[in-house]
Amino acid sequence: MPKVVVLAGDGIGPEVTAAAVEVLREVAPDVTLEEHLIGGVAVDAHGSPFPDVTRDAVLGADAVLLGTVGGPKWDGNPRPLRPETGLLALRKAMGCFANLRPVRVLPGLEKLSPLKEEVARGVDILIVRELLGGIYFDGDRRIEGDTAYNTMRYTRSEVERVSRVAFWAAEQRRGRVTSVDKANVLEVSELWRGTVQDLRDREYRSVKLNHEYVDSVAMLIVKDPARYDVIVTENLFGDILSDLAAVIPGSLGVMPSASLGDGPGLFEPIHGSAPDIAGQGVANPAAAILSVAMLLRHGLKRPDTANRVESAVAQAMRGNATRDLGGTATTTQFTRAVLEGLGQPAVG
Ligand SMILES: NC(=O)C1=CN([C@@H]2O[C@H](COP(=O)(O)OP(=O)(O)OC[C@H]3O[C@@H](n4cnc5c(N)ncnc54)[C@H](O)[C@@H]3O)[C@@H](O)[C@H]2O)C=CC1
Ligand SMILES: CC(C)CC(=O)C(=O)O
Ligand SMILES: [Mg+2]
Repeated sequence: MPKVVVLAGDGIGPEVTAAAVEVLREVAPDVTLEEHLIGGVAVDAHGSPFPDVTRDAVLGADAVLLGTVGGPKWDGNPRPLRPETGLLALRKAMGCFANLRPVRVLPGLEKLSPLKEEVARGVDILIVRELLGGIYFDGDRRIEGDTAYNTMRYTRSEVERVSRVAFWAAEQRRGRVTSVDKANVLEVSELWRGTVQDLRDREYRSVKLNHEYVDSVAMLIVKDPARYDVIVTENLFGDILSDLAAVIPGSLGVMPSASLGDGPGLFEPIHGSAPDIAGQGVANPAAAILSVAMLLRHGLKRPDTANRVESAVAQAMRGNATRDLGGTATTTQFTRAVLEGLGQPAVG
């Protein structure tokens, strides 16, 4: 029986994860679920945002479902005791270097986008964000008096391994990869660009590759999102661009992700713990439920079940928009609609 470790975390994490777990139990009743602490709640209980007991559990799991971490209660903590530090440590411990963040506008849901319907219609982008390198990890990082340092650093092999995932994904999709960097200014981007191009020329000649600067992509991805198929980029740029891309479907609350590496995968919504709405029962659980779909597809290799969940979410979104999407459905009402949809034939 596959084992999934569930880490609900902080803020709206427990609310959206409870919804996601209900759906997972419904579609995969054979899966064993094991809950553990991460983030602020783990600091409070164990004095660490990523306790050893959680580390041992995730390393022995077939997949990990994560909620969100962080919140004002822990914002003043020293860096090792911050919830976000626990999340970075989790990703590192699991070796999940490729973070897949799909951005999709399903038929009939264009009206949920703040963009013009014709701009949002049919958008289907996969952002592949490098997750274990760059300025978030390693290197020189410190505050020294009035000066602070962080270091952006990448090796050729780190760039190659995430680029492989992007090229592989493009081969299953529309065959195009846009590599996003700042090669006009940064040495790291110069190495990034050269490495992605070399790999494409050596091993992925059927894939069409282009390179764009991150500042320009920040504009084009909202002006003309249909121009993108797969985007591959480094950690910080991918973090920012994917939140920006959430505007296209209409909310962070519909953006799932899968983080893949050599071991078990980690599946989590891209949004944070949303302290402004935590505890109100209004968080949109779609991103967490769609992360379950990604867990079923990539983690447990059950693509048909993943499709079922995605169809049920799409159907629920058509009539039960939550507050972030201009509707009035609560977390529970939306989740009920998804569960009801699971009993019905799959649609679009
Ligand atoms: N993966 C994670 O666990 C992440 C954690 N964080 C942490 O979360 C905390 C809050 O960060 P913010 O910058 O405010 O970003 P956030 O993503 O938590 O919230 C940004 C805005 O989006 C809304 N939002 C987010 N998810 C939603 C959902 N499912 N349904 C409805 N509305 C939703 C929030 O209400 C807020 O207005 C911080 O402590 C931050 O460090 C931030 C990003 C990722
Ligand atoms: C460490 C996290 C808070 C970074 C983040 O915003 C994300 O992974 O989306
Ligand atoms: Mg982020």
